[in-house]
Amino acid sequence: METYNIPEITRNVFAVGSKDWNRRIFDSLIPLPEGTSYNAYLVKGEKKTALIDTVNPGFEEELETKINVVSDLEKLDYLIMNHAEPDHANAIRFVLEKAPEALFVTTEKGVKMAKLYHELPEARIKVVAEGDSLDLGGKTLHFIEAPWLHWPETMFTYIPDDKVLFSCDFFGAHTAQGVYDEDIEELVSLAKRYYGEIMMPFAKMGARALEKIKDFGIEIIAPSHGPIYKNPKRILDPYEKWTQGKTENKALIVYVSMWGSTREMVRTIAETLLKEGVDVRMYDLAASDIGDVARELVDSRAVVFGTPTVLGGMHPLALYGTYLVKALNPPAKYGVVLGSFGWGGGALKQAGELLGPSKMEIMGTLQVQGRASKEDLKKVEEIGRELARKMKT
Ligand SMILES: Cc1cc2nc3c(=O)[nH]c(=O)nc-3n(C[C@H](O)[C@H](O)[C@H](O)COP(=O)(O)O)c2cc1C
Repeated sequence: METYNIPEITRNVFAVGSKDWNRRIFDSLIPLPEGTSYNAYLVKGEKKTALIDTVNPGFEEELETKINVVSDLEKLDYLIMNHAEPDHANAIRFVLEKAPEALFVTTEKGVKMAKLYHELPEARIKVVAEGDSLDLGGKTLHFIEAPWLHWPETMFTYIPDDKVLFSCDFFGAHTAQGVYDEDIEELVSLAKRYYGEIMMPFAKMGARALEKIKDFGIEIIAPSHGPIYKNPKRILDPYEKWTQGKTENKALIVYVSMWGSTREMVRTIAETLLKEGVDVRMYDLAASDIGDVARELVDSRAVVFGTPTVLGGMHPLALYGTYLVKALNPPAKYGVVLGSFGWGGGALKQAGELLGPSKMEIMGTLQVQGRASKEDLKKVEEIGRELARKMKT
C-alpha cells in the first residue's frame, strides 16, 4: 500500500484529499505557481461515516486508498457535496460505486448542478436545505447554503461539536504546500490572490456568508484548496475587509507597450503617484501573472490602464486584461486610461466602451501620437496628481 499523510484535523475528522504539486494552470486561465490541492474530508461519527467532497479527475484511487487507511470506503454512509465543480465533485460516481449504501447529500440546487456534470443514481440522492442536519453519532453535520461561493449551488458544512467549518472554495488558496495555515508564512497573500480570482465578483454574497457564520465560534476552517486554518482569525479578518470592498491608498497599473511610448507614460504616472504618497503596483501584461493582478485588485483604490493602438483598437493583451479587470468587479473607485498611437488611434475609444458601464469613475485619459512629448508627460503628471488627490478623499 502506498504511504500517504492523512492528517487528523480534529478527533475523527481526516483530510483525505490530494496535493497536485505540478499543476500550473486552473480553469485554463489561472496560473498556479505553487500547484494546488483538492481537499476532501472523512468524518467518522460513532454510528455513521461521511465524506465531504471528493477530488479532481485522476486522484480517485488516492482518495480510495486514504479512506481505506482510516475507515472503509465500502461502508461509507454519506457523500456530502458542497460544490459541483469537477475538481471537488468529479469522483462522485467513483465513490458511489465503491460505497453501495452511501447516500449522496446536497441541496436542491446542488442536485441540479451535479446532474449537469456527473451521473447520479436517483434513488440515492438525499436533498438537504439551509439549517438541516445529519447525525453521525457524536458528530452532527449542519448545512449552510452559500450561493455563488463559487457557483450558484455552493454550500458549507459545519460540525458544531468540533467547531469545524468545511467552506469549500471560500477561504481557499491555490497551493500544494503545507497542511495547516501555520506552515505557510505568505498564506494570506495566496488566499488574497485566490479571493481576487474567484470570490471578488461575488463579494456581496461573501459578506452575507460571513454574517451567517459569525457567531459559530469556529475553531478550524477546512477549505477545499490549500491549508487548513487552525487560526481561523488569520483568514476571517482579511475576508471581512475584502468582502466589504475596503480599499487602500493604492493604484494598480496594468499596461502593454510595444516600443516604450505607453511605458513612458505609465512610468510617469507611477512616479507622480509615489511622490504623492500613493502606493503603486505595476504589471506589464505581456509578462505578468494575471493572478498577481487579481490579488492587487482586491484592495486597490484606482486602476491605471495603459495600451497602445493596434489595428484600430486596444492591444489584444490590454483588451484581455481590461476585460478581466472589469469582469472581476473590483472595488476600485477611479480609473485612468493612457496610451500611444501611430496614425488613426482607437485604443482609447475601445477602452472607454469597455469600462464605460463599470462603477469605476474614469477620471483621466490621454492618448498621444508616437512618443509622449514633454508637454504630454506634464499632462500625465497632472492626471496623476489629480488622481492622488481624489484617492485621499
Ligand atoms: C502591429 C501594430 C499595429 C498598429 N496598428 C495601429 C493602428 O491601427 N492605428 C494606429 O494609430 N497605430 C497603430 N500602430 C502604431 C502604434 O500604436 C504606435 O507605434 C504606438 O506609438 C506604439 O506605442 P507603444 O510604444 O507603447 O507600443 C500599430 C503598431 C503596430 C506594431
